[in-house]
Amino acid sequence: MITVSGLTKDYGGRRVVDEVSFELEPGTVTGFLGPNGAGKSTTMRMVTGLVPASSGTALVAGRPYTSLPNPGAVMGTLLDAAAVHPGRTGRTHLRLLASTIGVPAPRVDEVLEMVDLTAAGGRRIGGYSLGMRQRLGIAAALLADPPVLMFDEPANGLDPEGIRWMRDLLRGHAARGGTVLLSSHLLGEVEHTVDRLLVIGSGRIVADGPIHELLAGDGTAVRPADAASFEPALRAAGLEVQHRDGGVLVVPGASPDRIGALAAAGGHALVDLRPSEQGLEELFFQLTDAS
Ligand SMILES: Nc1ncnc2c1ncn2[C@@H]1O[C@H](COP(=O)(O)OP(=O)(O)OP(=O)(O)O)[C@@H](O)[C@H]1O
Repeated sequence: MITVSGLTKDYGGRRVVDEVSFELEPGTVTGFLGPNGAGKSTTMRMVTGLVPASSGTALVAGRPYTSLPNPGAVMGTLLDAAAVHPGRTGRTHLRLLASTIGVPAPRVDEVLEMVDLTAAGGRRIGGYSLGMRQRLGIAAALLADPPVLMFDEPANGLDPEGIRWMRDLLRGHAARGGTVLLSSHLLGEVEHTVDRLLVIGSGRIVADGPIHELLAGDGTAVRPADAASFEPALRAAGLEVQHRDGGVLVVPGASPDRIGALAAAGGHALVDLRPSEQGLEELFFQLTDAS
């Protein structure tokens, strides 16, 4: 649904997005991660045509976003929730947008309901909290029920209940065959929401793949009933052992099958045995420090 090829942006001789390429498929939520200033917003703005690319292309449903007959019906965006007229009510703002993109007026009340702003719909946007503005921006993106959603930091200003609501919204959209790209600096939130990760560091893509593959380690995490007797058995087999919280031992470079066989051979009871995973935070720093 979104095909980005060699997208590059130079500002005054400084390259802030460097040959970025990726493809987003229907039915997936992709998380776009990177440190401050890595180029996430600029990339998303180039996809919408808000910022012209220095080189490269971005296609949405096969065409540049701005040349689609009705762009808002193909991709809903949340790029800058502050960019709305503060003197208008939320409902008027959405009605104006709806008429621009050819959406029937009753849909406005539907999306207000979806984002839990029905009661606040008649109030001026100037009096909205940051979280309410985010919800209004999301309502605007959902107006035409577009197959693609592209949200820059959608969790900004949302409380924990709002963050969970957002996760359900995005997962639900993907489950119905939609395509979602979201940027976020909340790693915990991303870890629980996305299927796939796109990590950018200093303008370049440094990782792109299914989240479970990127987080998978090359070893085993095992919780023996009696670590004091199992650890020497592992070491005797020539394996390295690292300690984690909760009595978990991580054995780099050994498969769960091998660890299970060792436990069985020595008569050691195991409480848990699984491939080891690194945390998203660890992966993030590893990738972005290197860039
Ligand atoms: N209009 C502009 N003129 C000059 N430089 C810009 C402009 N917009 C962005 N930049 C620079 O481009 C780089 C990438 O910025 P961008 O906002 O895309 O990063 P980001 O990954 O979205 O960061 P954040 O997480 O802080 O929002 C930054 O160094 C920024 O200062």
